[in-house]
Amino acid sequence: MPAPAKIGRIGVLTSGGDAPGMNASLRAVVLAAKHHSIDVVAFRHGYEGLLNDDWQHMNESDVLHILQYSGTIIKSARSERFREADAPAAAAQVLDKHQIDALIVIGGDGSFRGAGHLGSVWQKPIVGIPGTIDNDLYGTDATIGYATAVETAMDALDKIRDTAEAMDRVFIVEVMGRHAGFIGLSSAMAAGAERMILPELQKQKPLTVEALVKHIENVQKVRGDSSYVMVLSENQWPGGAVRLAEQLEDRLHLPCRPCLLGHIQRGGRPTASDRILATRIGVHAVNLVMAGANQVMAGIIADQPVATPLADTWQQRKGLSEEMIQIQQTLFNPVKRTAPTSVAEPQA
Ligand SMILES: Nc1ncnc2c1ncn2[C@@H]1O[C@H](COP(=O)(O)OP(=O)(O)O)[C@@H](O)[C@H]1O
Ligand SMILES: O=P(O)(O)OC[C@H]1O[C@](O)(COP(=O)(O)O)[C@@H](O)[C@@H]1O
Repeated sequence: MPAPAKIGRIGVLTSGGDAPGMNASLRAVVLAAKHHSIDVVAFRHGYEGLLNDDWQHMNESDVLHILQYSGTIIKSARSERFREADAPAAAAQVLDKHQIDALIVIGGDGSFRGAGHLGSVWQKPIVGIPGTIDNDLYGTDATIGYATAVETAMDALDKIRDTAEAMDRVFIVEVMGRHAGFIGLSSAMAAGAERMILPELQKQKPLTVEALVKHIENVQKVRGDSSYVMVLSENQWPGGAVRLAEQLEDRLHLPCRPCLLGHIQRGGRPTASDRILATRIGVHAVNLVMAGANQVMAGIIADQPVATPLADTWQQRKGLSEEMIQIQQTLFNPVKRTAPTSVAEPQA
């Protein structure tokens, strides 16, 4: 690592889909920077703000009492313009105009690719903070926002279960995570769902309507009158949960209802674990900047702050827990449960 240059002013932005805890990480960045007498300038609406020179100074008073709110007070955006070849030079001009010595990017893998794009022209330190509900970033055990999204999905699944159980219905609950099944797997386990359709599993062995019908019928045989709740990750079924519910209802001749959780998973009060994670990673990011780190993401692995090259965060793959999949698919699958082994009577 090169000798750290003196950091007088840090730029910060939130980019891509907002995630619960982004405000908490922004607060941590501002408070940690101020602790070291570093100025902070925020660019609003992610990379769009860099291109539009849309900025604001950040003081302690701006981040007081924001950690309990989701969204992001400095706004986020997806910026198509920033992907263009001339965008980094335009952004670098704005950064230099504001005498920014280092940039902290709070976002997901796309935002980190954007940081690489910017780094081709602007060579000062850029440090990433993993903010996405999808948890699909290598280099941190959990991303900021993931725990809250799982909590929200679990809460919804519990509520759905009440009606499903009262009326012996089948429900298909669609959760977020376009390319990664972390939210699907965790919420399915937390809520005891009978089935889950996740991107990683669909790639291995895609489920068919026939297989699903058979499973539902078998579960009903084993359990008698009962509910059946399925967690479906978005983009994993043509026509989504609505179409799948129609297909199942046609075959089963019993009420099958879809429920799309959508963006409610990105809002609400961040859980304590997300607020703490965001706070620790925010402080760690400022420390990394001060140490001269460049093109790395601040993360936490096994409770220790770590730094991972930004390119690794999307090029390397963080897999789903095989142990959790096994538990869900075998032990807790109502029709695959092995008969209980008889326990020998204790000798008198
Ligand atoms: N390959 C890329 N090159 C340049 N900029 C990119 C690239 N991929 C993403 N970005 C920028 O990062 C923004 C956020 O990425 P996106 O994938 O939408 O969200 P996330 O960061 O949450 O994954 C994009 O809107 C775009 O401005
Ligand atoms: O809010 P949008 O733009 O419709 O995007 C929805 C997507 O954003 C997410 O909530 C978060 O994804 P990113 O972190 O990549 O932005 C995905 O789970 C979902 O597929």
